[in-house]
Amino acid sequence: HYGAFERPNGRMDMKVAENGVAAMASCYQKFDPAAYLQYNYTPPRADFERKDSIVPWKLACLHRAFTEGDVSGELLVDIGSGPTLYQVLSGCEVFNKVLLTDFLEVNRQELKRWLQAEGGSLDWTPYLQHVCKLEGRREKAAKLRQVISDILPIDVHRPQPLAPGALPSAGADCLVSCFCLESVSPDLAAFTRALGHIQKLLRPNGHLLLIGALGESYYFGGPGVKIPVVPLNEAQVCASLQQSGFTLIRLEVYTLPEDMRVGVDDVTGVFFVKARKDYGLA
Ligand SMILES: C[S@@+](CC[C@H](N)C(=O)[O-])C[C@H]1O[C@@H](n2cnc3c(N)ncnc32)[C@H](O)[C@@H]1O
Ligand SMILES: O=[N+]([O-])c1ccc2c(c1)CN[C@@H](CO)C2
Repeated sequence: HYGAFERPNGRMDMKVAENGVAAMASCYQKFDPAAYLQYNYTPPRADFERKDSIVPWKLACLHRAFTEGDVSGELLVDIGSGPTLYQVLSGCEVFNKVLLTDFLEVNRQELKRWLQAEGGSLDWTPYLQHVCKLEGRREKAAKLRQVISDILPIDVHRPQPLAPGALPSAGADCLVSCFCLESVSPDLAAFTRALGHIQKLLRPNGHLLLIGALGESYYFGGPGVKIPVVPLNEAQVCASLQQSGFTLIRLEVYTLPEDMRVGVDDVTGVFFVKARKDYGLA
């Protein structure tokens, strides 16, 4: 009747917890950035002509969150960027320094290739154009390349996910993280711990913009690369945020229409959270 690795005295058996995290890490050795982009960032899931496509919904949530006036500062950090850039397209106009991060070298390389204008596995032009239209701008690529100052290794299961000195002592002014924590954690407890680890990267009163999967138990990170996911519901997301020292500002949910279920995962919905690191009470 104890949790998976709880002991009578409540002390968590770190060994079992670490095994779960190690198992996830080995799954990711086979992650294929090009396939992942193909599965999730091309039509129908990324169809800018469709009102009910997932990617335009995510971009609209991020655009509103970054531009409604309460988010500001110097440094924006994207947690678990993967091979994608969409998550900082609005933020790059609000912050003058953006750090991208990922666990895998193959993803960091994919991002570097785009930054150095050496092409990449996906053409981000339609994304840049879509967000420019939302913002009434004509140009974004140059700005994006100018503000992205580094692409760093990260492990959200470590109490200190980034290398020492990666962030200023005050922390980041804003964090964004999309489809990372639930996709890299062996269970809900690990998901909540990881949320606590990234909370510490944020300055007091800094904002977190979190996008994630609801009701998802697996996804394909490449042909035959089936990666387990912690199936979350809205209540669990809210509880984990609260347990990790965040104050919820807004939660929005997108439910996938049938034709967005294309066989690359069993996700049923997507959540968008805007939250704030608890006001420093002491
Ligand atoms: C589902 S992908 C999300 C990518 C991207 N943020 C997006 O919105 O599509 C999950 C990402 O988490 C990264 N990852 C895996 N293990 C991790 C860990 N322990 N800490 C941080 N990121 C990790 C993977 O390399 C992968 O890029
Ligand atoms: O539709 N989308 O925009 C989209 C983008 C990325 C991901 C999903 C859906 C669902 N699976 C997660 C991995 O757990 C990754």
